[in-house]
Amino acid sequence: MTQTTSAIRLQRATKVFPAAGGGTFTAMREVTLDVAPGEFVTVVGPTGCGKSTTLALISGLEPASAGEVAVAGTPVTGLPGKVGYMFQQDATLPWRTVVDNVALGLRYRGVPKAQARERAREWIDRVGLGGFEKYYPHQLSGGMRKRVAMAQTLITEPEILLMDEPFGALDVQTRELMQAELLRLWAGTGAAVVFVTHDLTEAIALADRVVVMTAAPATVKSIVPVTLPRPRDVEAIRLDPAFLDLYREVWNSLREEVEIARERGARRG
Ligand SMILES: Nc1ncnc2c1ncn2[C@@H]1O[C@H](COP(=O)(O)OP(=O)(O)OP(=O)(O)O)[C@@H](O)[C@H]1O
Repeated sequence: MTQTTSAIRLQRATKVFPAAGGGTFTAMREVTLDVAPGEFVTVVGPTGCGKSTTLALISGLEPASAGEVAVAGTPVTGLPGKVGYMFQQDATLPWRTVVDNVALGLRYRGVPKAQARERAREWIDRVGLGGFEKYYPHQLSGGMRKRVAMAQTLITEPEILLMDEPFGALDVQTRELMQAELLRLWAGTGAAVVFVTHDLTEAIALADRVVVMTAAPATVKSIVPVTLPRPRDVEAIRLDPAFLDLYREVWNSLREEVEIARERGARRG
């Protein structure tokens, strides 16, 4: 039987950090997860459980202490070239215009300036920022800066997108708008996405599967498939009874872990 190669494969991946007061701290324990090419996976879990660490292992920013991590069938040993990132904080350079910020990823890959700018202009149009090419990041709203960040990330045509609460700092309306924009832009790319969020509504609205992590050390507690049809209207979908059932299912799985994490916090605090 032939098997399609996973875009991302974690096999019993474990991460142990040196602890601040001496000894060690296990942030991830035997996490096993396969993400198919073109699949959108969201990850939820209690605060501090190891979600960002999972992304750090996939991106090659941190090596696994045990287990295996592979991207497109190749073990991750450093920063793989096929990966795009988006974080809560923008990666825009304040002294560069929108067009030059969007062109950055291509420039880093050696694309000549004129060509990189031309492609950047196309992406600026695609994310709805046509006319703002010469603006600087501080002249834009938070939502517009997110559009710049999306163009900046997608222009390199990553096969894998790692997103760590990218819309976490936005107000609710802008966040919903950006979710819709992300789905629209991603739909044409075939990229596999791992998207970390604390917002269960966001997790379900975006995903093909929601991965629920345990309280630290992170391990996969449950995986909830989201069979809602695409394309999705992220605003309307949350009123769908099937959405509410999924919300209940994810929350029932997560609740126990949140309580464990809260109790630990209270004991420390
Ligand atoms: N470089 C590091 N050295 C030591 N400990 C670390 C390091 N990076 C992360 N940790 C620890 O690993 C644990 C998991 O951190 P991580 O950032 O992955 O959690 P998270 O689930 O993404 O948190 P949040 O939901 O709050 O964003 C934390 O207790 C953190 O202190």
